Amino acid sequence: MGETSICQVRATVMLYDDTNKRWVPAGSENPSFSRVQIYHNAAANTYRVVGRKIQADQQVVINCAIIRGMKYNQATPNFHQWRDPKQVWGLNFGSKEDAAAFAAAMMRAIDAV
Ligand SMILES: CC[C@@H]1C=C[C@H]2CCN(C(=O)[C@@H]3CC[C@H]4C=C[C@]5(CCCN5C(=O)[C@H](Cc5ccccc5Cl)NC(C)=O)C(=O)N43)[C@@H]2C(=O)N1CC(=O)O
Repeated sequence: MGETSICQVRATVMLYDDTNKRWVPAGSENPSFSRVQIYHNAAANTYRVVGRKIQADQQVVINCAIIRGMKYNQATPNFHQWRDPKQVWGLNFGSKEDAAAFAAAMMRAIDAV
């Protein structure tokens, strides 16, 4: 029993560059959409966010565990963000609907771990 995807959206994955106080696209210089999914491992009851570039090489640009007590901030209807131990992630969603779907799945996952 592997992992099941509980949601799939389109978003540009961003990282906050604390040194220069600016957002940078994860995985490359120019922002481009990724397919972002939340995977659930039922056996271990763990969840993670995995994002792969939509075009070309399907590069993995985020692979981030969802941890108990994590705060998910819906900064704007299209831009949500959270902190992991090392960095701050931001998702610039392709649509408000995608943003709402991801937020619902993310909050379920945070409640379940
Ligand atoms: C992709 C461009 C991007 C698009 C959208 C807007 C939305 C607001 N915004 C920001 O960066 C806001 C403005 C102030 C700045 C200051 C600090 C930041 C940066 C690092 C994290 N942060 C926190 O405020 C965190 C949030 C949090 C709270 C609770 C739980 C988790 C977290 Cl992560 N607060 C803690 C206490 O961590 C931050 O998000 N900031 C984005 C933004 O301007 N742009 C445009 C651009 O940059 O050109």
